[in-house]
Amino acid sequence: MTQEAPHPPGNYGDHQLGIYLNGMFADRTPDLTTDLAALEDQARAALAPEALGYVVPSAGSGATARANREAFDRWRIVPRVLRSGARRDLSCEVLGTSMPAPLLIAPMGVQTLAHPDGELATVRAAAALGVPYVHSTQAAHSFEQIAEAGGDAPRWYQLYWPTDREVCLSFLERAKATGFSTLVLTLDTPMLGWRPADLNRGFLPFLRNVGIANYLTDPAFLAKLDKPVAEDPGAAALHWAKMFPNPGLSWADLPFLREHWDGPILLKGISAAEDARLAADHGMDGVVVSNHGGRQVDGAIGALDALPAVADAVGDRIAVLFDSGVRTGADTVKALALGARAVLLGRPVLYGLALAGQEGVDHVLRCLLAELDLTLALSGYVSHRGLSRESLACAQRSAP
Ligand SMILES: Cc1cc2nc3c(=O)[nH]c(=O)nc-3n(C[C@H](O)[C@H](O)[C@H](O)COP(=O)(O)O)c2cc1C
Ligand SMILES: O=C(O)C(=O)c1ccccc1
Repeated sequence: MTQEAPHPPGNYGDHQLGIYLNGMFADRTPDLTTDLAALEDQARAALAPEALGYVVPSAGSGATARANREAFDRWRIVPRVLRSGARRDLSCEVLGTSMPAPLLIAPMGVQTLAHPDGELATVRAAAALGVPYVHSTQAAHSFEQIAEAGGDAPRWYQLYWPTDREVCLSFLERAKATGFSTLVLTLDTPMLGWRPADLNRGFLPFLRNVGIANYLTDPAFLAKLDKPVAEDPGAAALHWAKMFPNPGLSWADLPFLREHWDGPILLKGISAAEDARLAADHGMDGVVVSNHGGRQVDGAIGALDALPAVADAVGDRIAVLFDSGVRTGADTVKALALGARAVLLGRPVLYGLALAGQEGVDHVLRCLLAELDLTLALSGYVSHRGLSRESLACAQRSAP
C-alpha cells in the first residue's frame, strides 16, 4: 500500500487533554479504563466463559506469558531533558507499508468470540487511524469481507500454511486479489499448544465452524468436501482439522511461498537468533519476534528477552518486528529501543473489542498511541527513531 498514513494535526498525546476537557466541560469520563495494562480485568467480566478461556490464558502453567511481562519489567527508560520536543513524528514505513506509528494489530483469529462484529469492528477501527491490520487465516470473517470493511487502509495477511497445497495457493491468490500487501507466515503454531483452559472445557471454536471463514468461502477447500457445508457442517470442521496441523514444514518449503507471493514475507514466531539468520539467508524480508503471547510453548524465553540477540543477528539485513506482552506505551518504547522496527498489539485489542466493539478497539489504539507519544516526549525523543539501547537501563535488583 502506498497511501499516506493519516497523521493528526497535533500530537497523538493530545488525546490526553481531550479526555480531561471532556471530564471538565461535558462531565464525561471514558467508558473503558485508560490503563491498558488493567483492561484485561475489565474485559474478563464482558467475555463469556468459553471465550474468556480461549482468549486470556496461555499454554500450560502460564510461565511464558509471565516471562513476557517480567522481561519488560527488567528494563527502565532513562529520560532525557531539554531536547526541543514540541512536535513529534511517530510515522514510519515498514517494508513498504506507511503507518502513523510503529504499531500494527497482531493477527488474531476468531474475534467473534470477543464481539459479534469480530474482525470487522477491528479492521474498521484500525483503518480509521491508518494502523495496519493483520488478517488471520483463522478469522471469523473472510478476506473479501475484511477488504470491504477496511477500504484502502493498509492490511497484511497472516498465513497458517495448510497441508493441502491447493488451499494454500488459493489463500495466497485471494489475499493478493483483495489487497493484502504483505505476508506473515506464522511458524510457532504448526499445531496447537497444550491449553488447559480450553481442554478442561473441551472447547475449540474451529470445530464448531467458528474461525474457519476463510476455508468455508474457499473454492479449493469446498471442492474437497463430499457434501455442502450446510448439510454436513461437522465434516467441514473435521476437514479443517486435518489440514491445519503442519509440523512437517521446513526451511526447504519457503521458496514455494516466494514463488507464489509478490510482496514482502515475514516469519512470525521467532525466538532464536539462529532462526532469524536462517530467515535472512532464505530471502525473507523480516521476522516477528514472538512467542504467540505465551500460548504455545510453556516455559519459553520471554519474547523481549529474545529480541536483542535477534536484532543483533539480522537487524541490519531484514525488518525485525515484535509482539508478546506489549500492553503500554512504555512497553512499546522498550521494544523499539531493543531493536524492533514496530510492535504488534495482541490481546488488548480483543479486550477493547469485547467491551465496546469498534469503539473499544478505537479506544485502545488511541490510548496506546497517546501513551507512546507522551512516553517518547517525556523521555526526550521527537521520534521513535532516536531510540537505542542507550535509552534504557537494566532495572537494579533490590537487595535481598
Ligand atoms: C485469541 C488469540 C488468537 C490468536 N490467533 C492468532 C492467529 O490466528 N495467528 C497468529 O499468528 N497469531 C495469533 N495469535 C497470537 C498474536 O498474533 C500475538 O502473537 C499475541 O497475541 C501476542 O501476545 P499478547 O496478546 O500477550 O500481546 C492469537 C492470539 C490470541 C490472544
Ligand atoms: O489461538 C491461537 O493462538 C491460534 O493462533 C490458533 C490458530 C489455529 C488453531 C488454533 C489456535
